[in-house]
Amino acid sequence: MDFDSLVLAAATADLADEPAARDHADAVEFRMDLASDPLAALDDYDGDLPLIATNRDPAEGGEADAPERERLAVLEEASAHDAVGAVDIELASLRDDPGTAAAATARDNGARVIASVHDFEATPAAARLAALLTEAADHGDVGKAAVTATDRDDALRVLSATHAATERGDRVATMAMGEAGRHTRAVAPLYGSKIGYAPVDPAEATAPGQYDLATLADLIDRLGGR
Ligand SMILES: O=C1C[C@@](O)(C(=O)O)C[C@@H](O)[C@@H]1O
Repeated sequence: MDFDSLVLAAATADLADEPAARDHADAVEFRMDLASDPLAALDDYDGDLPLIATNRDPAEGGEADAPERERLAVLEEASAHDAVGAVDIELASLRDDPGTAAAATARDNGARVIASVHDFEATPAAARLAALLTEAADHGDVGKAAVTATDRDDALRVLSATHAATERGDRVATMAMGEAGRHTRAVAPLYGSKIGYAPVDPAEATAPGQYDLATLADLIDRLGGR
C-alpha cells in the first residue's frame, strides 16, 4: 500500500465483510476498537484485500478501551501481520512516545503509517487546517484530516486545503464528515486525497455522512478520482 494513488477502504469492525468489499475496495480498514477480539480476527484473516489497522482513541471518536500504551501496542502487534499494509495512528499520539515508537515498529514491520486528525465538531480555519495537514504528512506516510462540515464553506475549505497540500507535495487524505460535507468524500480524490472510507453496509457506518462502499466507488470512478 503506497498511497501514491487513491486507496478506497471498506471500513469495518468485521473482517468477514472482506469478500463483499472486494469488488469495490482497494483495502479494508479494520476498526479494531469496534471489534470484540481484534487480534484473533487478524490471525484468522485470509482475505485478498490488504488491511489498514485502526485502533481509534476515544478522544478522536473511537472506542479503544485501554490506556494509550496498550492501545498502541495492539497496533504494533497488528503491523506484524503480512496482511496489514498500514496502521492509523493519531497525530496527537505521534508527537511523542509511545506513539513515535509504535510508528517505528510498524515501519520496521513493513507497514505504512497514516497520521490522523479528527474533528467531530467543526472544520478548522484554513490556516489551522493547512498546518494540521502539513504536520500530519510530516509524521505519517499519509496525513489525514477528517473534520466536520456544517456548511458549504467548510466543505470548500477542506477541498482547497487538500489541493494546496497536494500541490506542495504532501500526501494527504481528507474528508468532511456530516451531511454538508458528504460530497467531499466523492470529490476530494480529484484534489489529491489518497484515502476514501466507506462501510460495506450503510447501517454500519464508521463516521457521519459516509456513503456505502458501492455508491462511493461508483461516484469516484464516474468523476475520474481513481
Ligand atoms: O479516520 C477515518 C475516517 C472516517 O472517520 C470517515 O470520516 O470516513 C472513518 C474512520 O473509520 C476512519 O478511521
